[in-house]
Amino acid sequence: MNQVDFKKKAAGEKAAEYIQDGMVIGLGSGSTMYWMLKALGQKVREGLSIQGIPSSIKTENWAREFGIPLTNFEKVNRLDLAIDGADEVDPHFNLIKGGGGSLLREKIVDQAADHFIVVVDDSKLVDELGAFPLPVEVVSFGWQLVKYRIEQLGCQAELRKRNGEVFVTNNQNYILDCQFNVIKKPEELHHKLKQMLGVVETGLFFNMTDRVIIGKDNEVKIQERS
Ligand SMILES: O=C(CO)[C@H](O)[C@H](O)COP(=O)(O)O
Repeated sequence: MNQVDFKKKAAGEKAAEYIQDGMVIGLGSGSTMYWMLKALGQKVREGLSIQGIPSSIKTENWAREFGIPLTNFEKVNRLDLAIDGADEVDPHFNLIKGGGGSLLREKIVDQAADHFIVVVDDSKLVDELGAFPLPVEVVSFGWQLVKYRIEQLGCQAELRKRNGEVFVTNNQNYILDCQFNVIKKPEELHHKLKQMLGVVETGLFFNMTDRVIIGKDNEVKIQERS
């Protein structure tokens, strides 16, 4: 395991310690969450009784593999806690998410929770958001027009591809990765983007995070919302 994976594992495992008996948990996506899910699976085998709502098909598959009981929004309308990864975290706990393309389901799940914990390795901490290209989920019809309009806001937008094919989200939409370099006002940018017809959701998460668990070289650091 390389050093980054080691940090992700440490952060993910630490987050699992916050899960208590009887909770309904939002299960975020990404490689850091893999370790959280694995640790949670172990707790379930030891007798912990919880239910999870996955935020992506990949997470759902991992949760099933690890024996985590699942539920859905037909049965529950609030979650006790959501745990999720992030691509960037600023000092105000604003996030960029969506590197794995699951930002819409992640936001639905994370926002439904009373408490939200973010798990990252320390490379994700930034002074200002924007070096990581902001993922924006858009409907497939007319994506070129939406790309043009987003670029008028001062970024370079690129249609996400995987192995040469257009990347399609779990919701059958496309992703535009928008290179802003620096995002001075995340909330304002989010609202501008959301006003554009064709934009489904942005990867800007703000006013949501309660706690950030950071995997570092030889320790795990926990930051709480002040
Ligand atoms: O937002 C996400 C997926 O849409 C992930 O949480 C984010 O990309 C972090 O992933 P990783 O833990 O693999 O670094």
